[in-house]
Amino acid sequence: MIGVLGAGAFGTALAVALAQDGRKVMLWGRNAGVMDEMAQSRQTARLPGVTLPEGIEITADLARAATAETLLLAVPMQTLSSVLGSISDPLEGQKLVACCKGLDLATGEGPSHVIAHAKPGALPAILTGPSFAADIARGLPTALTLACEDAEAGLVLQHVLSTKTLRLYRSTDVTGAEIGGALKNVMAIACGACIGAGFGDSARAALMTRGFAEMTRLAVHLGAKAETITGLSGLGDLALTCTSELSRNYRYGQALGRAEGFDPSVTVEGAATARAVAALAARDGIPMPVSGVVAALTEGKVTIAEALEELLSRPLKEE
Ligand SMILES: NC(=O)C1=CN([C@@H]2O[C@H](COP(=O)(O)OP(=O)(O)OC[C@H]3O[C@@H](n4cnc5c(N)ncnc54)[C@H](OP(=O)(O)O)[C@@H]3O)[C@@H](O)[C@H]2O)C=CC1
Ligand SMILES: O=C(CO)COP(=O)(O)O
Repeated sequence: MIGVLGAGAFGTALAVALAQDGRKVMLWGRNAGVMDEMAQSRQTARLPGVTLPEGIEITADLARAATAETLLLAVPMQTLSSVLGSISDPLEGQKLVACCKGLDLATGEGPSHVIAHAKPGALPAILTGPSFAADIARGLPTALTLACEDAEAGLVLQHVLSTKTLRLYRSTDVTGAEIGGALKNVMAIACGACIGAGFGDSARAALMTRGFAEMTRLAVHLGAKAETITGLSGLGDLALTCTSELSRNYRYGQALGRAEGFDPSVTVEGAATARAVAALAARDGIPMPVSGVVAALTEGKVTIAEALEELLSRPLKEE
């Protein structure tokens, strides 16, 4: 049995893909009424047109869902710590696969460290890479990174979670995979803002490239391998999210660039993560100019014109 905690777009899409491939899945969401309705209708507004296979058991009972040997954690990053805290079981020896992208604003840590603090006896892993929930749920071909420091457990998870259309590559560089997935959302906000403000495709390409340099710099500083950032979890997801209006982070950036409002109920991981990255960068003295500008922009501290001026007026340097 695979437990999926978080019945939003991504958790539900993963549950659908796994159930369609014959796995038994238990999908947990926090709202009992919504989960009852989902169980009855086998539909969710977050994935229009997708029917939930019978192989998915839908529940609002967290303690029950948390008994699964493998647990996919598909709640927003800033809620991961509290969701894990509300499970009284220590989850000893269970595989906890974070499917969220970002850094915890309170601690600056990625999901694997949040898991390690909350459930020290569990085995943390991360599933990340270029994949819109709607694509996964529709069975379109998708490739992701499954990163786990324990190589043997990573191999098991790779097989448990791969399906005919969801192809997982494995890695032991958890930090690299986490930083790629977290920062690509920050860069997607920057790129959306750039296009929304009318700065053009050339400027977007520059932001993606310099953003990639920032992702690599921070990852290496935190002990990750630079090559990991060139993989699916880094470059792959950066390419997807910085160029597609299906991305919420990109659309949020577009709204900032156009000085328009944005629905606050939409999950936009890059905003809090930009602030966490800016704090980390200041603490450790790492130059992260694009992330810094995104943090300031999302907090309303600078206008889009000031953000551009800040990036363009930096001293000229070697690439
Ligand atoms: N959507 C996508 O294409 C992809 C998303 N991801 C990642 O997956 C993670 C989840 O995103 P996604 O599913 O898209 O987001 P959604 O906004 O679709 O869903 C978020 C889910 O989390 C639940 N939730 C929110 N706060 C809490 C809380 N405090 N405790 C328990 N549950 C909570 C929501 O419940 P409720 O409905 O009751 O508010 C909802 O079910 C993010 O980190 C995202 O980056 C990764 C790859 C692709
Ligand atoms: O992570 C994603 C695709 O890989 C989804 O991106 P958004 O959260 O910006 O929609």
